[in-house]
Amino acid sequence: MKELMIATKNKGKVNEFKELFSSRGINVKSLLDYPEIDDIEETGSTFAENAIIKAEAISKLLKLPVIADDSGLSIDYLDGRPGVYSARYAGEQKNDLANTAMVLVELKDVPSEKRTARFHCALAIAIPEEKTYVVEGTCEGQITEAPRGENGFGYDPVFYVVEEGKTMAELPKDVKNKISHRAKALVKMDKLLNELEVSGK
Ligand SMILES: O=c1nc[nH]c2c1ncn2[C@H]1C[C@H](O)[C@@H](COP(=O)(O)OP(=O)(O)OP(=O)(O)O)O1
Ligand SMILES: [Mg+2]
Repeated sequence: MKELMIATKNKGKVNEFKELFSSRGINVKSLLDYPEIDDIEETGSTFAENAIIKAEAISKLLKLPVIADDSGLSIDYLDGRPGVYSARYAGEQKNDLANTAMVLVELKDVPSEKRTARFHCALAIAIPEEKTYVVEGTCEGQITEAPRGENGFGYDPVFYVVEEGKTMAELPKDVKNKISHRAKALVKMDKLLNELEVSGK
């Protein structure tokens, strides 16, 4: 079986990538398999910049082609926040519950038509001795007034997908994996991997 390294320690992302890549016959490794590697500092101002920083740092370290995911939630009423700070919104300890609670407080009493938001995902692939490529996907939704659902991770319980009539956390994982920002970016990455033929290395 082919194998791909994803430079992330986020269990929610790792689960989704395992699922998304298994249908493509690719086994996913992540930084959960390398506990000795420290978090790479996300110093970029865009999702794409941060994905490139993470992919290149880990690719250089492991001397392998590496994919990194930088993603987050952009809320129109908050001028795009939490954006690239999504993981650290309520503090450096990266607490999903605290982050979602903070967003709900900031949107308190804001009417539903002003609660529009989107998830972003930038996927970068760094290939040793070659250039780095980046693709992006988004998913539109609205912020709910309270969390609902147990699936997924991060901001999924407060992200309402209008077409599905459910929050992302109420959707079965196979549905999320068809419509999500990550799934959309991966379709583009897939095309790129086929063109580059790096997935078998
Ligand atoms: O599908 C998603 N459903 C809900 N929330 C999501 C999703 N995708 C990203 N998110 C949120 C989680 C975290 O608050 C931030 C990602 O931050 P981000 O820096 O990319 O990831 P991270 O620090 O958790 O792991 P790592 O950098 O090791 O990949 O956006
Ligand atoms: Mg991060």
